[in-house]
Amino acid sequence: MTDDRLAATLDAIRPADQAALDAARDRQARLTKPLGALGVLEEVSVRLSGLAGTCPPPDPSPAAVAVFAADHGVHAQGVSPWPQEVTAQMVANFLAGGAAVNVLARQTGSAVVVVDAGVVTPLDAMVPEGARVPDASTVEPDRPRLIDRVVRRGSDDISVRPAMTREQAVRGLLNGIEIAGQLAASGYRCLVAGDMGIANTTASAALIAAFTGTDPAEVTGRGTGIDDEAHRHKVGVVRVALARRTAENDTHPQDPIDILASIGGLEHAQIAGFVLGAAAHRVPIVLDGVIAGASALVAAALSPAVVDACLAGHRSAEPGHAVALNHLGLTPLVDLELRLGEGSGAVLALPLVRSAVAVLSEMATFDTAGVTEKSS
Ligand SMILES: O=C(O)c1ccc[n+]([C@@H]2O[C@H](COP(=O)([O-])O)[C@@H](O)[C@H]2O)c1
Ligand SMILES: Cc1cc2nc[nH]c2cc1C
Repeated sequence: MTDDRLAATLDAIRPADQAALDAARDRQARLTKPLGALGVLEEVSVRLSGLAGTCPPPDPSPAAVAVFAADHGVHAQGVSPWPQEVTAQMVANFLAGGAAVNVLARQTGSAVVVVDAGVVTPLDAMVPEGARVPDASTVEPDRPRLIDRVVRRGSDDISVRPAMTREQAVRGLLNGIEIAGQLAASGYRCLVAGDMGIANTTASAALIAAFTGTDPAEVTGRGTGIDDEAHRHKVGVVRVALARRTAENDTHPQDPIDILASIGGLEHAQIAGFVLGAAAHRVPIVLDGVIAGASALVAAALSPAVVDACLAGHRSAEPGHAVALNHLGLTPLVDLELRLGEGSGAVLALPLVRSAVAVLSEMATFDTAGVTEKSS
């Protein structure tokens, strides 16, 4: 079963435009610098040209950050040192403008939209007057907004049973697709995928292990900060979840939606849809940390060409993130040992993404500047 709207989105996703890629590479070679001297920025400008189908590509601004929030049944296994209600309390903090992502979004003139994808604690008493909006088409950089896209209030414990049904996973994907479409239609030229969900590094590790075939010990990290003993236990919980899925899903072992429904989370489903939606609308999407990385693996398994729309904002300290990025073939723009989530690392990278485009658009060529090219 694949929903028609999901099928239509997958159908709309096309790989990068080869002529625009060639034109951008050719122009990079003619700019007044040794080829490759601007390192990863050059590749970013080429990727964005391929996505836009023009060289140079448009300025990727303004940006909108969608922070997908949800809770996780696997929290009951003692995989996080933080109580579950922190997910809802941080949603309130995002809406009040006091979280790290708000500070960084203000610095870059980016809008923040918080998506309730399945937070367990009731949010109503915590939502400021006027912050709740029906959809993402009225989101503006002036103040953070909340949209309600609850598929269910919290996932089930992935070490015991599937996180959600396949139908719920599809609904999550569709929500993310719709939000990306609304932000693109509202004039946002760059999307950022962020997350909030106590215990979500456990489901992220499980997804990364499943999609990359890596052992749980290599992709499971300390999340918000657990000690050695709790970390050993967390690796064991991920192993149990993977073994349960393999035993239960043996008729469709490779189906990305089944894997997502079995060992993922509600925010992973919506972020994966958000990536698909951005790629279908050919709007660049900057991924944040390990949660967005795990979700992008789901999207890429559904449509490999989505990777051409993705940029890795940073590399998280969580070990599974590097494994996910390597599998996706993405180079992180910054590595500041961040492990916060919320979209913070991706928003930090936005000025670099704009710089990459500005360089390709505005730098002089050897011809126009009258600079002699290298002799051999
Ligand atoms: O972005 C990351 O790579 C990242 C790494 C570690 C923790 N986090 C954030 O911390 C929360 C999950 O951590 P934990 O330990 O409760 O699984 C969740 O809200 C994430 O946004 C995020
Ligand atoms: C305080 C806090 C803030 C966060 N932001 C994203 N994940 C988080 C987890 C915690 C615990």
